Amino acid sequence: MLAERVRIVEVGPRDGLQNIKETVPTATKIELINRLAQTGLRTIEATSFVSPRWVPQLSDANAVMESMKSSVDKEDITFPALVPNLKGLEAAAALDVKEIGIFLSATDGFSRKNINCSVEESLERSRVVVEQARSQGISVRGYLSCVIDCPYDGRTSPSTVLAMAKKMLEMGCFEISLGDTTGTATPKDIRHLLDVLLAEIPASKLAGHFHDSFGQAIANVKEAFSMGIRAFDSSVGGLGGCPYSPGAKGNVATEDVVCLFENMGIGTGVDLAKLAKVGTWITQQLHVPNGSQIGMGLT
Ligand SMILES: CC(C)(COP(=O)([O-])OP(=O)([O-])OC[C@H]1O[C@@H](n2cnc3c(N)ncnc32)[C@H](O)[C@@H]1OP(=O)([O-])[O-])[C@@H](O)C(=O)NCCC(=O)NCCSC(=O)C[C@@](C)(O)CC(=O)[O-]
Repeated sequence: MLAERVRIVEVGPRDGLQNIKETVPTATKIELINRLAQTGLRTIEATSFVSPRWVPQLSDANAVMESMKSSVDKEDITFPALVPNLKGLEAAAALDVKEIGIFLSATDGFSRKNINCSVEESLERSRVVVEQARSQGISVRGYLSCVIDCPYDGRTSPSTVLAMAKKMLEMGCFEISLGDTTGTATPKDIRHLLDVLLAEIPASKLAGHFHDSFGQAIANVKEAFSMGIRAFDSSVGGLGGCPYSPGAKGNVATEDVVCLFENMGIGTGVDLAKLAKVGTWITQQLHVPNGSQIGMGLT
C-alpha cells in the first residue's frame, strides 16, 4: 500500500480535443471517456459548455455529458466541464454536472483572445457563475491561465498570479489549477512562482497544469510536487492545447505522470498499462503523434 498519493485530473477529452481541427465524432469522444474510466482515473474532464462559435470542436457538449449522466457504473468518477458564463452553467446544471471549471487568465491579452473580456470583467462574470453554481450544490474549480508567460503580454509576474489566485479562492473555487498555457516554464520558473504563492496559499488549494511545448512539463510536475503540490492536470497521449495559445503543445502526458509517481512510490490509482493502450488508441483515431514515450513503449 503506497502511503502518499497524488490526484490526477485527466483533461484529455476537453483540453486534448478542443484544438483538433477535424471534427472528432461524438461517439469517439464518449468512447475515450469510457476507456479512461476503466484505467482507475477518478476525475475526467469531459467537455466544455462554451460558445460553439469559439470552440466548434466541443459543440456536442450536451450529447457527451448526457451519456456520462446515464452511466451507473461510474458513480465514483467525477466528470467536470468548463463553463465560461451563466449560459454555460445553465447547460451544465441541466445535465446534472457536479463540478464545473471556470477559466480566467492572469493577463489581459490572453483573457481578451480566449473569453473576449478583460481580466477585471472576467472576475465580475465569474463571481456570479460561482455564486450560482454553489447555490445549486455544484463545486467549482478555478483555472488560471498564463501563470508564467502570455502569448500576447509576455512574462507574468508571480505577484499578479498570487493576487488572481486569492480572488478566485475568495469567490469560492475549491482549488486553483495553475496553467502554464504556453508550455514555456522551466522548473526554476515553477519554483519561483510557488515560492510566492505558497507564502499565502496552502499547497492543498493549488494544482499544476503544465503544457509541454519544450519538453519541460514532467520536470515541472516533479518540481511542483517537491514543493508540496499534490494535484496535477494531464492529458492521455499528451494531447491538447488551447486554440487561443498559438504554438503551445499538449499537456503533460498522463502516462508520463503516472510513470513518474509510481516509480517514486507515490500512488496514482491508475493502471499504466491500460492507460497506455488508451493513449495509443486515441492518437491513432485522431491521426496525431502519441506524445508519451512511455505510452508508446508499453504498447
Ligand atoms: C466566453 C465567450 C462565450 C464570450 O464570447 P462572446 O462572443 O463575447 O459572447 P456572447 O455572449 O456575445 O455570445 C456569442 C454567441 O455565443 C453564444 N454563447 C455564449 N456563451 C455560450 C455558452 N456558454 N454556450 C453556448 N453558446 C454560448 C451566444 O448565445 C451567442 O450566440 P449567437 O447569438 O451569436 O448565435 C467565448 O469567448 C467562449 O466561449 N470562449 C471559450 C474559449 C475556450 O473554450 N477556450 C479554451 C478553454 S481555456 C484553456 O484551454 C486554458 C486551460 C483552462 O486549459 C488552462 C491553460 O492551459 O491555461
